[in-house]
Order: sequence, then C-alpha cells, then structure tokens
Amino acid sequence: DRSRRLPPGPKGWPLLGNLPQLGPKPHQTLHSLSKFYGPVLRLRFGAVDVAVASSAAVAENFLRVHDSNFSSRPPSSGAKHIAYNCQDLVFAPHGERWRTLRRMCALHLFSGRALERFRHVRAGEVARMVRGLAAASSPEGTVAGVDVGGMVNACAANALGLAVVGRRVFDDADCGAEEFEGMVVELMKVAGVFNVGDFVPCLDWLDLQGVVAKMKKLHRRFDEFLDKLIAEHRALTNERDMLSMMIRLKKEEEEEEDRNGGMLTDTNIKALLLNLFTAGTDTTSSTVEWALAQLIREPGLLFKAQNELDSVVGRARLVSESDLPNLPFLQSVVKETFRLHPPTPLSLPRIAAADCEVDGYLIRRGSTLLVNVYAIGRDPASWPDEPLAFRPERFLSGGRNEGVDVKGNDFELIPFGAGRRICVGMSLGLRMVQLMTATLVHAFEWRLPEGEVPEEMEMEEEFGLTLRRAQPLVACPLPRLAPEAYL
Ligand code: HEM
Repeated sequence: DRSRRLPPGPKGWPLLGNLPQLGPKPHQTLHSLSKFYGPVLRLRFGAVDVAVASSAAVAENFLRVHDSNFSSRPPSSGAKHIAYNCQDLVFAPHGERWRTLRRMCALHLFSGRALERFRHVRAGEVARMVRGLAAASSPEGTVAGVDVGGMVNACAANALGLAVVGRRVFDDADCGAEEFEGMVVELMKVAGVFNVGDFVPCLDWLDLQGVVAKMKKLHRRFDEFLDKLIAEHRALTNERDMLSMMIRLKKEEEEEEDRNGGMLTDTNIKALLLNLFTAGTDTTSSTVEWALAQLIREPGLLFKAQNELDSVVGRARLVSESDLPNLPFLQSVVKETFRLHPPTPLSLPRIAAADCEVDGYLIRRGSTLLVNVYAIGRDPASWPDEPLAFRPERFLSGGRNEGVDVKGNDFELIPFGAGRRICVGMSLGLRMVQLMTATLVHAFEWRLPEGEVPEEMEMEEEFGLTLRRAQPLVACPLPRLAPEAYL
C-alpha cells in the first residue's frame, strides 16, 4: 500500500539514529541527502521520526495543504529551559494562549498602524548608525575597517528595544545589558544545536553536549534583565511602549470578572519579550550583513544599487522607508540574499499532530518537520538561472523568477516560513532589512581592508538557529552623500 510507505532516508546508528551524521552544518548535510533521496526525506533522531522537506512543492504540501496538522512545535530543551517552558509565543502549542499572544503582537507591534507609530524610531536609529560609521571612516578609506555586522545588530536591537521596552538595549550604560548582544548570539548558537537529550530521553540527564547547562545559565541572565525591565515599567504612568501596553492589558484582564481564558501572566510577558529580542535582532542583522558582503563582492551590483538610490533619493538626504517601494533593484538584492542566505536555514520545527500523507508517503504522528529553506533556495527546479550565483535580476521584469516574493505564498522562497505559524514579525523584519541595506549602500562607498580583494572574500557560514557569517564582514565605509545628510 503506497500510502503507508515511509519516505526514504539514510540508515542511522543504533540509539542515536542519524544525529551523528548531521555534522557541523546540518542544513548542508540535509541538502546533500535530499539530492540523493529526494525532496521528502526521513531521518531518525534518537527515538524521533523526522521529515525533511527540500523542494517548493513539498514545502507547500506540508505548510499549506497540511498546515493545520503541523501547527505546533516539537518539545525541546530550548523551549523548556530558555522559553519559560513554552510560556512564550514561538513555542506555545497551537491553542488559545498562542492565539492571544500572537494577536497582541500582530496588532500592537506589527500592524501597519503600529509600524507607523515607531517609524521615526527606526529612522533615528538608522541615522545614528550612519553617524557611527561616518565617524569611523577615514578620508583615504584605508583604516582597518569596521565590524559592519556589529553596528547593524546594535541598530536593529536598539530600534526594537525602543519600540518594545522604551529604551536602547545596546551601548546604553544604565541598561545593565552591556553583554546583551553576546547573550543573543549565544542563545542562537545553543538553540540551533540538535541536543541529543531531546531525542534520546535516556541520555537527557547526561547533557552530553553541555547545551542544557549553557541554556540554564543564559536563561538566568535574560530573566534578571527582563525582571528589571518589568519592575521599572510598573512605576511608569504613561504608556510609551509595548511592554507598558502588556502590563496594562494584564491589569485589565485581572480586573475583569470573566477572564475569557485570556490569562496573561508575568511569565508570558517575559517570555514574549525574550522572543521578540531573540527572534528579531540576529535574523535581521545577519541578512543585512550578508547582503552588503554580496554587493561588495560584486562591485557591479553595488554600483547598480547605488545608481538606483541616487536617482530615487538623490544625494542630499538619507533613504527613508517611504522610498523603499520605489527601489525594485534594492528589493531584489534583499530577496536574493534571503534566497542564498536564509537567516533560519531549517526554519523552525513543527510537529505532526496526526498521521498524514505527503507526496504519497506516510508521515507519522509525532514526527518533527524540518523545512530546509536553504536547500529550497538552491533547487535548480525552482531557480533555473545559475541557482548558486547571486543574481538579483532574476526577480525583475523579464527574469525567470519575476514577481516571486518572500511573504509565504511563493514556496520557493520562504525565509519567514509559511502558514499559520509564519513569522509574526515579518513586516518589521523585512522593512528593517530593506531600510538598513538601502542606507548602507546609499550612504557609503565600501572598500575592503588593505590587502583584501572582493573576489576572494570569505563567504563561509556558521550554523546556529541563525546562519551567520563565519567571518564577520569587516569593511571601510567612505561617505558618498552631501555632508548635511550625515548630520
Ligand atoms: C529577517 C528577519 C526574520 C526572519 C528571516 C524570521 C524568520 C522566522 C521563521 C522562519 C519563523 C518560523 C515560521 C514557521 O514556523 O513557519 C519565525 C517565527 C517567528 N518570528 Fe521571525 N523572522 C524574522 C524577524 C522577526 C522579527 C523582527 C520578530 C519580532 C520582533 C520575529 C518574531 C518571530 C516570532 C515571535 C515567531 C514565532 C511565531 C509563531 O510561532 O507563531 N521574527 N520567524
């Protein structure tokens, strides 16, 4: 009976299954395996069945046709030890609490109106970053170079921090979070590890990779930081940010007789804040870093993007968000970056609530679904024109992938996932990536530090929940706009 056939996949080890075969870059290993076994791959991680989707058609089957069957995430040590035992939004099981948290974010942080409310904040933080870069440049451009990713990361985190908790979270001396950046990076690293104990229950207590110990330690640091923020906010009288709004909603809920199962707890609030900071900073900034690296590597593309910006924005001011719709080439650069460097290469896992059939194969209840967004972005069936080359033109008029977008409808390009658990912060993430990339390209000429040449730039990846550059991008910015644009 074909419908009872399990998907093909490599034989695993006793007890551990395929875990030891994943290697340091699981997205690449799974990509190679899918070339051999096909776009629906079955693995076993310890006691857990894993289905890996590696083509647009299969991803659509899972995330559109069977979306409701895959609407929760599998249990994991990250969910337990970092995300307050699933009291957050990212790991909440599909149900009332997930819906409440999601609705709250969608309405108060990511709706068109909410985005407008904080537009000036983003613009201010981007201008601040530009000033920092301008100050770091020397007229000859022969300085050692600046850590572009670090600057972009601080900008994204601070813009988010101001909207969510009313303050910058990087380089703000009295915030008590000087190490905040390091904490997020560390969190993404540990959250990306396939922890043996998650899949082989009898080995859980051993914490073989030391991941759980790291998670618990990190969690304590985050928790202290969040407690402090909440305590401060209770004393505030004006509602200036998302956190004060949550505290008010919670209070109102408590005052109501009938609580309608709303049940926002302090822990939910902390867990949600943690989600926003971790899901929203590294993903955004690493995309910008990759985009700029690709453009520096191919000066012809950088030149083209700058020409577009000069003709739309001119050279007297910085780019603003309202310019973005008029920058089709820049938007294609961003799409192409998401295609080749998806920030979360294996998306976020889902779990099968019941048996189902995908592509003629049985996917058993309890299976973990991994969508290999990285492999889908390189699949020649979806990307006929030089799938491994950085070619933004493919999205433009006349290109083979004209009109393809990242918003969860075109399954060949799903950096934000798709279906009901699609990234809730997509509108903000996309806008920040576009704005920061456009600004860096427009406001500066970019040179590599002395002795380096574009063709030989290192483009290695370092795996984690987010796919960062193994070598941070270090480059020298040279202002190219009228001096008043930098004031
Ligand atoms: C370039 C930027 C970003 C990328 C590529 C990205 C990617 C993703 C992906 C792949 C998922 C899982 C979707 C699925 O299961 O199908 C996700 C979920 C999520 N993202 Fe993002 N994200 C980005 C920015 C943001 C931002 C700015 C925020 C908030 C400040 C955010 C918050 C979340 C949350 C809370 C979830 C969980 C949603 C749920 O489970 O219902 N993300 N994101």
